[in-house]
Amino acid sequence: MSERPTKAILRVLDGEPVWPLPIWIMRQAGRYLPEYRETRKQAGSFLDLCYTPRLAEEVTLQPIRRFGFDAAILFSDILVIPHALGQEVRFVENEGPKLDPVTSAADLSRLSAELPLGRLDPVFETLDRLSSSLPKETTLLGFCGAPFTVASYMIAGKGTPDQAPARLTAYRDPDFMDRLVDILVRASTAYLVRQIDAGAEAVQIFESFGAALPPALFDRLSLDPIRRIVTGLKEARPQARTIVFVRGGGTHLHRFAAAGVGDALALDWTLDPAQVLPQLPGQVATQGNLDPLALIAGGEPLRQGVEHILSAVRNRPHIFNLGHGILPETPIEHVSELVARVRGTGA
Ligand SMILES: Cc1c2[nH]c(c1CCC(=O)O)Cc1[nH]c(c(CCC(=O)O)c1C)Cc1[nH]c(c(CCC(=O)O)c1C)Cc1[nH]c(c(C)c1CCC(=O)O)C2
Repeated sequence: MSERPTKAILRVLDGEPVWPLPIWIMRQAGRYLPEYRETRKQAGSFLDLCYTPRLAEEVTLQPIRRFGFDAAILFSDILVIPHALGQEVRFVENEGPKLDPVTSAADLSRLSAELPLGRLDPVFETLDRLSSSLPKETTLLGFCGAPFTVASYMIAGKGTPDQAPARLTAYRDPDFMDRLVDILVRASTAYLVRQIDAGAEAVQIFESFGAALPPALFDRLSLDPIRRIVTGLKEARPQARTIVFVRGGGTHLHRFAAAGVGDALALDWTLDPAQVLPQLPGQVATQGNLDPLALIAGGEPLRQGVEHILSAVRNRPHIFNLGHGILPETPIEHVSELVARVRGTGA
């Protein structure tokens, strides 16, 4: 029968306030760490790094060794899903991801209708290895991108300001858009189920770009697809916990909470937790939301930013994190200081 979890992050996801707050950082494995840059050189391409379990395990563990974060997040990328579906995906140094755009029904028919899970075996092996190599108090997180975020890369073939190509496609060819989102809902659900089976204890869904959608499209292309993934995952694996991050999605947060989509909702740095939290319905947990630039700046902005969050979330189930991913130029000493401040252990 289900017992109360002992890991701090899982307790928060079950709705329990935990103090000091547990902490992890989005994109915590990455280029701000010299040891990451070193391992990255051994791997060839970025996707090779994602698909080499020994190296992906190593870079996942690096920030845990250095900072003792309460969660480790699988090292991979949201774009392994289009890659596994058969789309060409490359990561170009300093330019970000490049994909062969999928814009027509004919392009779509060349992709697998179902996710060939076997192509992602290296990812599941990484999780399996991490389940035994992580410290016993560390929660193992899996993740995927939300359908609209992933679709915006699949359609444009790259990152785009305000996701204009995907939004235009949603107006001009709603059937195509619905089909693509549907493929991604089913693929993401199967992928997350398999991540849980391989050892992930909770998963985060990254909706980095859904907030670019106008209100008339948001429910159909962001809220509803994410709801379908969360529901499908919970049906298949009731023990799975979910964190939903909608960057820029402040105006939609209360609807995610009211619909029970996500055990925790992650706030970006533009939201004031002192205002937002008391208005959220239900006992949804929250996560966030220090400005990644305050972490780069350090000093007073870092101190004040942390203090404000700590005072706003007292007695609430909250996981400390940034309001978006950590940036490569972040000084490592600032990350150590952040952890010490959140844990109340000096600095
Ligand atoms: C939009 C998005 C992507 N990937 C991801 C998102 C959603 C989160 C967000 O909004 O930031 C998610 C992601 N990407 C990566 C992780 C690994 C786990 C972790 O958080 O540490 C996670 C969770 C590794 C990565 N994914 C990428 C890197 C850098 C690649 C390198 O080492 O050269 C890492 C560590 C590459 C990537 N991958 C992506 C972009 C735009 C880029 C290039 C930009 C950049 O270089 O930061 C797509």
